[in-house]
Formats: sequence, C-alpha cells, structure tokens
Amino acid sequence: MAEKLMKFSEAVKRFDPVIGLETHVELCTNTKLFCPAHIEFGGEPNTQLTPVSLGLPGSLPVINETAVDFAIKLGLALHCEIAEWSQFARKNYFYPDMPRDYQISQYDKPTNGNGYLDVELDDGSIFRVPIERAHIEDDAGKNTHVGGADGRIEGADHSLVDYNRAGVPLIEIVTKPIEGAGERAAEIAGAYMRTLRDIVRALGISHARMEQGNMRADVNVSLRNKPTDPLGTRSETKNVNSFRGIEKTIVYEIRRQAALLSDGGEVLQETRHWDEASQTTAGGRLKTDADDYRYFPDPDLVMLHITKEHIDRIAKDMPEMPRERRNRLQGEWKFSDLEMRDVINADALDLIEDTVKAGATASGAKKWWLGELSREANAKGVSLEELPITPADVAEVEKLIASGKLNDKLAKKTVSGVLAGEGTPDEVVKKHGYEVVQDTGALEAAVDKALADNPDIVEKLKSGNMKPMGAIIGAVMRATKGQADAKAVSGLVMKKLH
Ligand SMILES: Nc1ncnc2c1ncn2[C@@H]1O[C@H](COP(=O)(O)OP(=O)(O)OP(=O)(O)O)[C@@H](O)[C@H]1O
Ligand SMILES: [Mg+2]
Ligand SMILES: [Mg+2]
Repeated sequence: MAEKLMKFSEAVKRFDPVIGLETHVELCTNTKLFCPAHIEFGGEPNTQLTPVSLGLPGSLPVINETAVDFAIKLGLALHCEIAEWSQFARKNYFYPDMPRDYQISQYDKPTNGNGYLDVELDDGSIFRVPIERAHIEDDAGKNTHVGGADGRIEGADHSLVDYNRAGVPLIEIVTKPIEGAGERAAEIAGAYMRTLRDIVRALGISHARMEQGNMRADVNVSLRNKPTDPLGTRSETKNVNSFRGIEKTIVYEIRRQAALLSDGGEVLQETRHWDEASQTTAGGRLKTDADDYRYFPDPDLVMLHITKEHIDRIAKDMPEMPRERRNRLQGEWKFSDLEMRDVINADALDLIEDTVKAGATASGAKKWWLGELSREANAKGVSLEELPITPADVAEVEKLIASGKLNDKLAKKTVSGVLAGEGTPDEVVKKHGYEVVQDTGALEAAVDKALADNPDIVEKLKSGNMKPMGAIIGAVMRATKGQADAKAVSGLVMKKLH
C-alpha cells in the first residue's frame, strides 16, 4: 500500500525535522577484533574462522590492538574525548548470523565520546554535526535467503549463513540529534557521510566502500512542530548503504511523517528499511527504547586502559585531514572554489593529485579527468578510478602535448587507445603513428598544395580577410591525417603569403 506523502517544501515549512545518524565503519585490520582470523573481502564462505569468531564454548576473546589504535585515531579526528577506561559489553539478542547470541559492543563506557565533525555544504558554509560517541564493536555474519518461488526472501525455503564477517571490527559513530538542519537535513546528512568517509580513508582505518558494505548507516528521522518543542518520535531506517539512499531516506521520511502527523496520526518508533527499487522506506519491526538487550560488561574482557602517552604518540602521527589537504591543494593548483567543488564532486581529487605528481600541470590534469574521462566513465557507468587509464598515463599524454608531439585531436585519439587497452600512451602513439608532423618539409609541401588548390582563398587572405584560414588549415589537416600542428600551419601560410 502506497503511503501518503506531503510535498517536501510544505513539510519543512510546517515541521522541524531532526535527524540522527548511526554509521558503522568496518575497520581494515588484517585480523578480527577478538581473534587472529584473517579478514579478506570475497573469500569462500566460512573460511575465515576461529573458535572465537564462532563463539565456541571455552574460547576466549583477546582484543586487537590495531583496532583500538584505529578507534583512537578516529576519536582524535572527530574531536572526541577519549576515555582513559573504556569497557566492552555484551548486547544480547538472537539472530542466526550471530553465532554467540550476543554482540560484543560498548555501552555506557565507550572509547570515544562527545565530539563533532564540521562539514562543508554546497553553498560553502560549515555545519557542525555533534557526535555522541564512536564505540568499538564486532560485526555479525551474513545470511543469504535462497530458493523459493522467485528468489525473494518471502519465497525462500532456506537460508545460508557465512560467518566470515562475524567478528570483523567496526566502529559505530553515533551523532547527537542533529537540530537546526531544517530543509537542508538531507544535504547535511550527505555531506556528513562523505566527510566521514574521506576522514576514515585519510586515516587509513577503513576502505569505506559503501557498495561493499564497509560503511553503512542507520538513519533516524523525527519531526516536531517547532524547534523549541521536545524531540518527536523517530523512525530508524536501517543499514542504508549509499549516500544517495541516505539522502532520499531523509526526504521520504520527512514527507511521510509530515503527512501522517498532519492527518492527526502518530509516528511509530520502528525500524524501517530503504527500498531502492520503489524509492520508499517500508516498515519493519516496532522498537522501543526499552528494547531489552540486557547489556552487561563482558566478563571475558578486561577494561581497556588508554594512557595519555599512548594517545599523544598516535596524535603525533596523524595524517593531514581531508579539508586541510583540499585547501592546500587548491592553493597549489590555483583552482577557484567552483573548480575545486567540481573536482570534489567528480571524486577526482586523488587522481588529479597523482597526475600532477607524475608531471602534468594541474589545469591539464583537471581538463582530462573532468572532461573526456568523466564522459567516458559516465557512459560506461563506472567510477573514474575504475577506468583502464592511470594518472601516469594522463601525465604522459600531457607531456606529449607540451613537447608538441601531439595536438589536441591526436591526444584524444591516444587516450582512446589507452582506454581500449592498446597500451601506454607511447605505445599507442607508436602503434598508430600518431605524431604531429614535425618535418617542416612535409608540412610545407602540404601547405603549398592547399594554397595552390584554393586560389580564391589565397586572394582573400592576401586582401587581409583572415576568415578562410580555417579552410586551409582543414585541408592541411586532412592531407596529414590530422597530424599537423594548427599553429605551425597558420604560421607557414602567413610566411608564404608575404
Ligand atoms: N527524536 C529523535 N529524532 C531524530 N533522531 C534521534 C532522536 N532521538 C535520538 N536520535 C538519534 O538516533 C540515534 C540513536 O542511536 P543509538 O545508537 O543511541 O540508539 P538506538 O538506535 O536505540 O540503538 P541501536 O544501536 O541498537 O540501533 C542517534 O544518532 C540519536 O542522535
Ligand atoms: Mg546505535
Ligand atoms: Mg540505532
């Protein structure tokens, strides 16, 4: 049954939306959080296991020090208070993807508390997102429902479970209720998620690939009549795994709840899920704050003691954060704010940086990645990074242009060759004989012929009408299969006429 929705513009005029994001980030440690089982994406099911990750009786967890250091790094980046003593707690519930019947998480003594993240919005303004906590926990395994009439979960006749992911370290970053977002709630959530992704990548603590589930968010949304009212009842849309999905969930929930409330109904505190196919959220399980997980300190794990000296050591090695890096690169590249925003939106920052490092100019690198190559990536439905061309290739093409060996047209052909798997730019140039005619003898002969073939144009040029110059250059280009340098041709023509 389709639910009633209010127009978005009307909904945010009548109600004040409040959102909250719980983001799970999968850490890229080599081994699991409490045992030495190796972690590898896409491994054969149930091959990355130990007795601990299966929760076998008698097995005991031992904390992974790297995971704790990763959590501290993130805590520092999010301006959190890092607890000297934090504690793991058992969150008890039953689900077949969790072999232990409890998740090891942190409850009232999380490692990181009380921080914030400043995010930049489209208009260049900064919005401060308050962070409640960033705690360490382990992941569950994965169920796959198979069989049945049409392969859908309802039709499934049995489920398979893969415990490879069970015990993989996660950090859950929980925002405080984000107030004052108004009609920009979705934009703020999107900017927050992208900034968080950039930070965890810069810290090297997660691959943060949404599509592989390294990063996923629970999206909480509530409405109230006015900003001074107490918070309204929230819905919680679970495990949304794309930035667009998160933004759309927020818009949808605002519209749905607004319609409900203005009809005199009430918002249920429930978990929902985002359905990409129908672009809607659907109700799941009713949930109350009294949901009883029977949290208690895990008696198998001692409290985590993090000394100030340890934090200082980690703080000394913190890499440059994305926003500082962006500002530095913008200065070095002399890009305008608008150009920089285009680069960020195209996810081309790293690629351009690497291309410049390989010897190209910043504007040359930008021209390729945001022009020709963005079009190619769009057409193929892949990201720029996935294109079969490297920053070094692009820099090489730029060098060939700068040295006068390639003109724009030949450069494009060369890039096409690289994309088609014909080899490096040098190899493609050699293979096809793409090279601007440098031999002035051959060029002169082509110019002479073009002038002799077009006496009427010659007359015009002689009388000072330069418009038909293009026709001569075109003729020379055709004669040299596009391999002439247009500037050299017009220079030669002028020399011959006078
Ligand atoms: N009325 C509200 N409207 C919008 N967001 C809210 C509201 N109340 C709480 N939130 C946000 O919802 C999130 C709640 O996450 P939290 O992890 O604390 O609890 P939970 O969802 O009950 O537990 P679980 O981790 O088991 O899902 C936080 O980001 C919080 O800021
Ligand atoms: Mg939570
Ligand atoms: Mg939650």
